[in-house]
Formats: sequence, structure tokens, C-alpha cells
Amino acid sequence: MSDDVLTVQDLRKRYGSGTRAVQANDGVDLTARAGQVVCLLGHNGAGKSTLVNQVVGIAAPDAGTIRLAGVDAVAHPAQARALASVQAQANVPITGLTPRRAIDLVGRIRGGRRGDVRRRTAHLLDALDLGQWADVPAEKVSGGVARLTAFAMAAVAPGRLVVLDEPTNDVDPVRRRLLWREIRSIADDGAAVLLVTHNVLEAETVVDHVTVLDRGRVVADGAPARLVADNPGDSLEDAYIHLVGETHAAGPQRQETAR
Ligand SMILES: Nc1ncnc2c1ncn2[C@@H]1O[C@H](COP(=O)(O)OP(=O)(O)OP(=O)(O)O)[C@@H](O)[C@H]1O
Repeated sequence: MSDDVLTVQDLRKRYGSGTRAVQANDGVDLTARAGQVVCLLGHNGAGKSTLVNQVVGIAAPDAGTIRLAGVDAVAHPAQARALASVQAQANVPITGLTPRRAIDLVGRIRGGRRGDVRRRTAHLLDALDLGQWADVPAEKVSGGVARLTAFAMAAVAPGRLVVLDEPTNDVDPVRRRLLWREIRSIADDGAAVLLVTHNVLEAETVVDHVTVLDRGRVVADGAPARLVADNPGDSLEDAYIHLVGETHAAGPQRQETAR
């Protein structure tokens, strides 16, 4: 039996029309298996969030297929959403709660048993070194602590797929190490992790597979070591820069026909 959790094929999504049309995803293929951390790399505007939003049912594709744990996610977005836990690019507001309460609540909403959720919440707070902030009102915590809390909310009762959109943003270097360890252990425990990050240097040590997006298209795909071997330089960052170019900023990928 295949252990593919997420299969995306020939995914296409365009925003707008006429001269302002942007082809944000232009025939994207991607697979994430159980136990794998798959990293999506790309410049600003390359189409990463567009892809993620379609996978979790926030946006509908124009064409292509998305299968999540056997479910057709395009036809049944609500079912697909239940199979995935998501840390979005923007934190979910948790005003009125504490980090511990917010993490615990998500675990319960996702169907975790009270004792299991309490233990897992305590583990995450400890593993991310959030103890001193755990019971502080959310409006008083720093951006980094809020980001780590949002990660823990996605990790407390992981779905078959865990989607993490820029989880390291605002997080200090020491806690980033702790965070990478937890990301790895989510996959080691059997989920598939789809990770969006600009933190290429740190991701290299943790991820199993890298998909590089440029202007809505996959321009490279493989294990980090494979991409490093196939490109000039000696790191994933070198390979990435070679693949997408040092200077271009992945500006809007306007339709050729619309010019
Ligand atoms: N709702 C929208 N309406 C119109 N254009 C959009 C919309 N969302 C995204 N775009 C455009 O689609 C392209 C891809 O955007 P997307 O947010 O997917 O990129 P990204 O790789 O996630 O970028 P970043 O790293 O900055 O988050 C960009 O040109 C962006 O301007």
C-alpha cells in the first residue's frame, strides 16, 4: 500500500483576468509521504501559499488534482481540512486565552482525549521552552512566543498532514533549534509535513525532500543532498540561489497572452 499522504498533480491557479492576471500555480506536482518533511522553497510571490491554501481547502484550484489521505480534496475540502492540521502564515488571534489554553483547546477540538491533550500540550510547552509564558495572557506575549504557540496548536493533535507556513518567523535562534527538532519528530511519529520556509540554511538539516517553486512552476525536486550534488556550490542555499537566480524577485507571473 502506498504511504503517500498528499498527492498534488498538475495544479493550476490564476488570480484576476486580462492584463492583471497572475498565474500563481502553473502545473504543480508534489507528493508528501508519511514520515517525510517536504519543504517548499521559493522567492516571495513564487506561489507557495497559493499551493498550501488549495491543499487545505481555503482556495479552489482552476485545474488539477489534490488527494489527501485518499480523499479528493478538491471535491471534499471540508473532509480534507479535517485530515490536516495547519499553521498558517498569519497567527490565529488567541486574545483572551493563554498559550497553554489555546493549545489545549485546539487539541480538544481536533478530537484528542483530555488526558492525552494535556500531556501533549505540556510536552510542547516544555520542548519549545515556553514554560514561563504558558499561563500568561496571549496579548502580553512576544511575536516569537505567539508564533511558537501557533506551531504548538498545529502540532498538539497532528492530522495525517501537518502544514507549516513559515513556522520559524520571529523565533529566536535557540528556540528555532527546538522548533526544528519538534518538526522532525512530528514526521518521525508518522505524519507527513509540508513546510514552507525561507530559512533554507536551517531547513537543510531537517527536511527529507525539497520542492523549489519559481513563478508558479516546480523548477527542482528531490532530496536536499541530490539538489546540492546537481547544482554549483556546496549547500542547499547555493543550489536554491542557482536554481531561482540571485536577483530576480519572482515578480508577478503575468500571463504571456495578457501582455
Ligand atoms: N488573492 C490574490 N489575488 C491576486 N493575486 C494574488 C492573490 N494571492 C496571491 N496573489 C499573487 O499570486 C502570486 C503568488 O503568491 P503567493 O502568496 O502564493 O506566493 P508565496 O510564494 O507564498 O510568497 P511569500 O513567500 O511572499 O509568502 C503572487 O504574484 C501574488 O501577488
